[in-house]
Amino acid sequence: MSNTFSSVPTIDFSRLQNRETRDEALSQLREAIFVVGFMYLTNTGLEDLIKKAHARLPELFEAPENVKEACNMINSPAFLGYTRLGAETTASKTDFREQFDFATPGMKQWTEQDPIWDRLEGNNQYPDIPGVQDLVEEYMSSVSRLAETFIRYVAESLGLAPTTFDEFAGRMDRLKFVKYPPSPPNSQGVGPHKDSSGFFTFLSQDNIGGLQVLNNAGQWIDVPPVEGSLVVNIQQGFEALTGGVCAATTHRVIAPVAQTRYSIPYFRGIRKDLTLNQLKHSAAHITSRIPTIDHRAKQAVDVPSEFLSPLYSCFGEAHLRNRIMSHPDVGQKWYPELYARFLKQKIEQGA
Ligand SMILES: O=C(O)CCC(=O)C(=O)O
Ligand SMILES: [Fe+2]
Repeated sequence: MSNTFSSVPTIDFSRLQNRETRDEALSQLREAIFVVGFMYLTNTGLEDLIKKAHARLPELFEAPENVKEACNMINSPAFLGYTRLGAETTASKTDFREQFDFATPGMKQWTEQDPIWDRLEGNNQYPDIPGVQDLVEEYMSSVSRLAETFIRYVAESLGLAPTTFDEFAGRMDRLKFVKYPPSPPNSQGVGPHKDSSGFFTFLSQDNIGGLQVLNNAGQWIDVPPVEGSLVVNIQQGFEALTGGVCAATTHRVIAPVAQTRYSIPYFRGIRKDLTLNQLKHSAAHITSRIPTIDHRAKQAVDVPSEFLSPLYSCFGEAHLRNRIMSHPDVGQKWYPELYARFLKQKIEQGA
């Protein structure tokens, strides 16, 4: 494979912001996007916030069962809240992790007149622990500002106007607090997957390790912890928007054996009302502007992706399917008909 990789590159955010170093940093960013789809982002200015958030996680997960269960995701048609160990499925296997899902606060109340996938834009369920809501809100607004700026740099690095992707921004981003407890050797912390809900993921991991990404040659490459950094990766929404020129990279977490690992992924959301036609149209438009010197720019618009499948009327529906299949108990409770339909499709596809 000509364009494979054996490590994850580092992009220094402060160099993107500095006139003197910006051009070089933009070309490194372009390379990271085209070749790997994953990078460390350093010097973001969020280091103290990341540290503060990680310091709260052990206490949050050690809260009494009844405090965690009071905000169980099963209560939420928006798939927000607490997921206990063993209740999540990836690549048809059970994940060995426990987590809280949060989202941008202040979404409007869903009504029967709204599209069903808008129901994903619901309210947070905060555990009754002092300071958690403030922490989530502070973290989300800070990373959201970073994400907005970063995506403009991404556009520039691809030779596009900085605001090219602004119009595709969704109303809601998602944030998770995740705990991987010590597990038997080679357990699946989270199975192989591509991130689904939007543009890019901004992940802060602690110092334990276990995250791996898959290269084009089928090898799993470690993403070892780098203190204070965010691991940034392309999601399937951005892959679809760019016609596969910027591909989402498959990744997984091998569960720790002796220690507990914590991580905080933040998922930058994309508009849920984007239809397949709009996506294909924008992809064609965007790819036609990315300079063709790179072989990736020649890649077809028909990248294999569930987000470009005619089975779903828009991005929101594909996203809802993804949530239902990842959290089948929640999916079955709130969307019984869709759950049955998606399950049937899955069986028919042999997936
Ligand atoms: O915990 C991690 O390091 C990665 C988690 C992840 O890939 C996900 O939740 O999508
Ligand atoms: Fe992921």
